[in-house]
Amino acid sequence: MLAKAREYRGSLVLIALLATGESLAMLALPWLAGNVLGDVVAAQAQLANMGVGLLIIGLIAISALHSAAAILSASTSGKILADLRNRTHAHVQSLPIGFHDRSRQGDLLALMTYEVTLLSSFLSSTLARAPAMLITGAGATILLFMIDPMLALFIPLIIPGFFLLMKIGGRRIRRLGERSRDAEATVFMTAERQLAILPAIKSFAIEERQDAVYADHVEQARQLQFHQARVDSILGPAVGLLAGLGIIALIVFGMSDLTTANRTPADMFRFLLYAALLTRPVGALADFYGRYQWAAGTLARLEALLGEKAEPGYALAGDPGAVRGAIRFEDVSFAYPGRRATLSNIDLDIKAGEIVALTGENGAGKSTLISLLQQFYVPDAGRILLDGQDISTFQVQALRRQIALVPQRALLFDGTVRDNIALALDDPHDQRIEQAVQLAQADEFIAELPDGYETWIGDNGVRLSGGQRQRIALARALVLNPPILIMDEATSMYDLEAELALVEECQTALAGRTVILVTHRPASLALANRIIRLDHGRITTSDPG
Ligand SMILES: Nc1ncnc2c1ncn2[C@@H]1O[C@H](COP(=O)(O)OP(=O)(O)OP(=O)(O)O)[C@@H](O)[C@H]1O
Repeated sequence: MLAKAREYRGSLVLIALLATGESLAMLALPWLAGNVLGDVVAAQAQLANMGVGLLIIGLIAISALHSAAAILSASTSGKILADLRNRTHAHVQSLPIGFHDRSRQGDLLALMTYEVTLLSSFLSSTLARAPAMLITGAGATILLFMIDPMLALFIPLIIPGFFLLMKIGGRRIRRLGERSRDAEATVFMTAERQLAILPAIKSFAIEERQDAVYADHVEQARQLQFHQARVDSILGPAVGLLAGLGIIALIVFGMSDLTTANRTPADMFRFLLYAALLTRPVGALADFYGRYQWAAGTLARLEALLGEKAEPGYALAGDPGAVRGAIRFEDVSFAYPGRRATLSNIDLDIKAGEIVALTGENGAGKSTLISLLQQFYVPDAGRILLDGQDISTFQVQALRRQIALVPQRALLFDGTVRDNIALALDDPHDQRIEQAVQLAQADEFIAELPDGYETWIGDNGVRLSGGQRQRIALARALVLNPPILIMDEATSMYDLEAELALVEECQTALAGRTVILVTHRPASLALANRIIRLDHGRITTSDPG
């Protein structure tokens, strides 16, 4: 954990120093108070006044150091949080699609947002203040010894009791914490999933059943949280009780010893104050242990996530440069993990500037073939070449920038029409947007929207029709004018006339570009120079169009 915090060690050390200063000032107070009492008893008014002055200075120092440490720890925890959020976000984006296929979105979101918040506050406040607590505890113990050395016999008797309690309680807290966190992630995910398919839930009139499913998860989370709170509520006070009993025993034992040893009232007073001061670190220990268990769990999950390998292609230097767009699959086979082969021994040659239609039954492997070309997945055997060069040697983003994909499901977000189309552009007012919109035949409907290009389209573009969504996705892909254009059933919602018009316009606009149309539509098939048919992951025919 300390290794993770290394970048912030300057601030963390400063927090620890400020807190240590506060602890030292706190340790000085009982001693000073004892002096004042001794002076008062001895009727030394002048010395007593000086002692009171020192006490006031001590109190002011404690407040000032405490405020400084608190401000610095808030600012450090903010920085650690921002850093952890950015780092996990960037890493999650760099992980292969295969990782996202198998992970739970709710878990990732909980880790990236809520859990890192608790972790950063643990590092900057709890962990950074731990040395000060240790100093308070050790200092108070040493000073108690100095007042009465006989106590050396007493203290070792109570410490093992604490550790036993911590060990038993801590393990339970950690296990419960993990289960409770999982349950929270499930509640979050269920709500998200149900909202995403709400129209389906309503149309099948199954709201009650969905409510029951949600309520089940909520109940599980509630029970676990209560369980956790119960353990916390018992463990904290139990430690406090043990500490209190120990200190009462200490006082009884110590006082009788002090009386027999005939110590001064000032010593007795100091003794009481140090015994009281000792409760602080002991109480903090229980809190620290619980938080530590929790933070260690989060850190393990964070470590596992950051340990996932980013796509290897990010680290490569190969740049395809100005691509002509010749694509070649050489004996390519691929299976998704735990599935039978999706593509087997694919040999395919697409010339630069050629328009090919890829067709075949549902599940034949068409989208998978496209995903391999984009390096979303890596073939199990064989290789894929772009202009004669193996694509696995290219920097993966440089490769993907050569290919514009209009996916089967338009991935739109809640923003304006313009922002959605300009996804790949730096400037949302780029002139290329209008050209692409015309080509995708989206200009007419955009003009009719209440705010034209500035109309908000809702999550996934819910405020648009299916065909309108496809047109926006197509415009988004055409904006960059890439050498390779892939349309995966991208015109399935166009009416026949619109598709014919698109095809005609595209023939002019797409001239010189390699185009792969994944389609069943006759009009699109007619557009192609060649039709490639996939059947159960194998190419069966490759006919001229
Ligand atoms: N991420 C994935 N993980 C596991 N299996 C997958 C995944 N994506 C697709 N498949 C499986 O791979 C096979 C091919 O799917 P693919 O999407 O390539 O078919 P397709 O030809 O594009 O079908 P459609 O015409 O229905 O779009 C299917 O059997 C599918 O169940």
